[in-house]
Amino acid sequence: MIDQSTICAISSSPGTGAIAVIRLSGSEAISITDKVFQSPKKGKKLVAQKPNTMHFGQIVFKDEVVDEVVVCLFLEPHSFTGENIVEISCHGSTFIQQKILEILVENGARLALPGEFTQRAFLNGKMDLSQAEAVADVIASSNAASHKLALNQMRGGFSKEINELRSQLLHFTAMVELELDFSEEDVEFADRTELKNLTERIEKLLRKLKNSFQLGNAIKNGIPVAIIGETNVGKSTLLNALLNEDKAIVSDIHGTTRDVIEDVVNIHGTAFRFFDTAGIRETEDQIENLGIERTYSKLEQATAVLLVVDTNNPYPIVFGRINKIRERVTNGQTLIIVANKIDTGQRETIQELELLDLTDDEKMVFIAAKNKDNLDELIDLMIHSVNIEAASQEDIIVTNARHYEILKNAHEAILRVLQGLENGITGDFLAQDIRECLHYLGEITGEISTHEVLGHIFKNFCIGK
Ligand SMILES: Nc1nc2c(c(=O)[nH]1)N(C=O)[C@@H](CNc1ccc(C(=O)N[C@@H](CCC(=O)O)C(=O)O)cc1)CN2
Ligand SMILES: Nc1nc2c(ncn2[C@@H]2O[C@H](COP(=O)(O)OP(=O)(O)OP(=O)(O)O)[C@@H](O)[C@H]2O)c(=O)[nH]1
Ligand SMILES: [K+]
Ligand SMILES: [Mg+2]
Repeated sequence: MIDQSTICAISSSPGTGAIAVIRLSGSEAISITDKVFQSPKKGKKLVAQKPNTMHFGQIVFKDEVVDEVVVCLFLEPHSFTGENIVEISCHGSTFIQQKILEILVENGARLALPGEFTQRAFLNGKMDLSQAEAVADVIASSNAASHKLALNQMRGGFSKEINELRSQLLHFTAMVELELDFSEEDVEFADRTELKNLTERIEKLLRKLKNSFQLGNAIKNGIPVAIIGETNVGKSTLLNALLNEDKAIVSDIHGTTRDVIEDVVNIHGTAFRFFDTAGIRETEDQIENLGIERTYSKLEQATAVLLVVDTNNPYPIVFGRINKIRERVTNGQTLIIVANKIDTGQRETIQELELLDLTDDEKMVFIAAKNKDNLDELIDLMIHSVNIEAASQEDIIVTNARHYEILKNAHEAILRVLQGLENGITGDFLAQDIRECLHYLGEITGEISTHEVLGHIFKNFCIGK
């Protein structure tokens, strides 16, 4: 149920500019504005004006002129929210803006919650949930790639894909359910080969969407790079060198870094999000152990893993560490072995490392983080191992973590359908898994949504949007 009140907020950016825009939305938007607006044309009323027109006049309160303004009228359902909208363009003084808001509230409007205009646009069917979410991404977009993705999604690119999937699944259910109606007679309307082909197509598409998140997240938030290794190998020194800033504490004390430290830096046009982590070692310290757990979870989430090793250590020890981490690095992740401290390192360790066999997903670089020696080589490796340019040519790329979580569930459900078909399970079980998959897709577009989910999504918007 949509709350019927008329809401108002400052929609231009906070602070002072030449002109500010105050927006009202709701059935009383125009009549409330009429109470405080005076046209130089005597007796002119806004409620009597045509939609999509602009009018010059004054905001007057208790016989005092607050400002000269221009108002713009939209009539429901032809507006951003689908409701009556008035936009008041006033002078940019924060005093004037606040004063006009106050006057509007005094005349029956209420202050809008963050994202409430966009939420109403969604509730009134002007856009689906994934489009509404993209509005925030458009506002936040800070580079060409993230802007392109967000705009594409706001305009419904992603929704189209999801709706196609839904209609394929509905076709599928229809075939299976027809069969259920005739279950006594033991007939098979739904040709199993056809069903299997359809399921495979859907599975492939869901998998593609799901997997695109790695790239989408990298574009939106920076490529996640985890810096890991034993204590004192120079991880924090490396982070500081990459950021060109003394962000993390460096010391010769083992276990200096206890928690994950992250920051984004733009290197040659590509945003990297670095995570410096707690050094891995055996310890009785509970806090440090919690930190080490976080190290492993960052390792899992990273696109590239910088495994820092100290070349001052004997080779067998270094080799042992490398193999321990290799076990944890999965398909699609790049492992960059960063052999650090070559300024003081053991010659033999360095020579043995140079002979180490590497797979296609593994790279190695020799540096001295403290002196920033060979940092450029490391940067080159990172840029080449995660080639965003090529991948971002893809049409639909998932950038939203909520969508990603749902797509994972939907994909699991469709895998169960596929497995069911292979094992010849009955139609009613098939139908159940398909319906589950449909349910998940509905969560993305907002056909299925709860108060809680909506509240969570829109509370992160700015006020006035
Ligand atoms: N002044 C102003 N600028 C703005 C917005 C706004 O609300 N006000 N926007 C807010 O986000 C964005 C533009 N988005 C908008 C989306 C729909 C409609 C609108 O009036 N839609 C009607 C009419 C469509 C038509 O004429 O064909 C509709 O959908 O029925 C307006 C702005 C960015 N710039
Ligand atoms: N000689 C030399 N020393 C270095 C180099 N890089 C780091 N160090 C030193 O190694 C010590 C540990 O550095 P940190 O950056 O704190 O090491 P860390 O891996 O973050 O350690 P934890 O946070 O305790 O896990 C410090 O004394 C650094 O100055 C290097 O390239 N050469
Ligand atoms: K340290
Ligand atoms: Mg550290």
